[in-house]
Amino acid sequence: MSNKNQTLGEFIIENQHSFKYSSGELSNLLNSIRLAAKVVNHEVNKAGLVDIIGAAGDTNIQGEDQQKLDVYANDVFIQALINRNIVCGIASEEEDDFVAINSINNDHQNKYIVLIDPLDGSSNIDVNVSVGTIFSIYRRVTPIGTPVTIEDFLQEGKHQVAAGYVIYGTSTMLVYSTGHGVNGFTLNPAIGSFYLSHSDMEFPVDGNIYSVNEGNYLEFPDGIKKYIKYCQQIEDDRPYTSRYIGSLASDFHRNMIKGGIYMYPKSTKNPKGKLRLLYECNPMAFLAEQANGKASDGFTRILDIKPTELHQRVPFICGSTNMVNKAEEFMKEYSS
Ligand SMILES: O=P(O)(O)OC[C@H]1O[C@](O)(COP(=O)(O)O)[C@@H](O)[C@@H]1O
Ligand SMILES: [Mg+2]
Ligand SMILES: [Mg+2]
Repeated sequence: MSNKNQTLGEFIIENQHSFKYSSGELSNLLNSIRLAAKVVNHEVNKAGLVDIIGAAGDTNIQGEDQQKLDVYANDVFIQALINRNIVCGIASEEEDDFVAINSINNDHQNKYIVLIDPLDGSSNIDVNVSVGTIFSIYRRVTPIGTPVTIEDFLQEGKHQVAAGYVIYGTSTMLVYSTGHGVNGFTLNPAIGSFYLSHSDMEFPVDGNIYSVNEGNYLEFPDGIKKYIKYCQQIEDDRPYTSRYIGSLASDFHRNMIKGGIYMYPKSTKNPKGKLRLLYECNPMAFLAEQANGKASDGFTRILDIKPTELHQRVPFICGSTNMVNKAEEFMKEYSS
């Protein structure tokens, strides 16, 4: 029976036994993310004040202009993880290469790696629309006692030991899974603690919301175009409602609560899609499956895709199982 007064810290400790490698290290790691989320939340809430908004002046490896909050969130999460002396490596949307982190005794004893999208939905920062942070956690595959390598980061999503996101929206929430269902915690700003507010979150198997940037419609594969037309038809429980925030974590969260499908297909502008497999699609796909939803690139289960590059992009379809199945049907019939 979930306890609404339970804090995230208490929940992490209480549930650490359900984790097969339980030693307290993952709990420690999750607590560093909890702390960093609160620090970033404080800055995000001030987004609008001159010194927080706007571009930082550099571009990241994806060629995107880094926003000041992208850089700030990146620094806060990386420092919080380093301080806990648990991770041996971090990869981030805002770092060209992975960051190798040695343990305090310089003996490479740390076991975990974290991949992170420090600020998701950057285009919404300056316009007061909800943004997020997305994280993915693995155990390293290279031998303990040796430096971390790229191999530790290019693991299939199905090997994640935990994943989650933070939403900085009407309220600030942290939603995560360690492979035993999905739970959501809401920050009580007066007390400064996250409380269990959404236990055992699940995608309704069906829904009536579709989320896609229809501005790219003409560039989409035929299968996606056909599926969007299907969503708009006046028939049965359709037309569905179109909702698109432009922040992956926020669109995912709404669809998980209400039932819906999010799509970022490939297009002529983005021939491999836009979203990054390692720190956007894999963590959201892990959560989706833990919440009885589904995630694919239209053909292949996202969690089965073998990564080849740190910042690789993939087409992404995710949400209520019956809706993703339908979209895949159209992709198989009309696209290759
Ligand atoms: O503006 P577009 O092309 O629709 O893209 C929006 C998508 O891009 C993203 O903003 C990419 O994430 P970042 O902001 O972390 O780069 C997603 O959150 C969002 O779903
Ligand atoms: Mg993102
Ligand atoms: Mg980002």
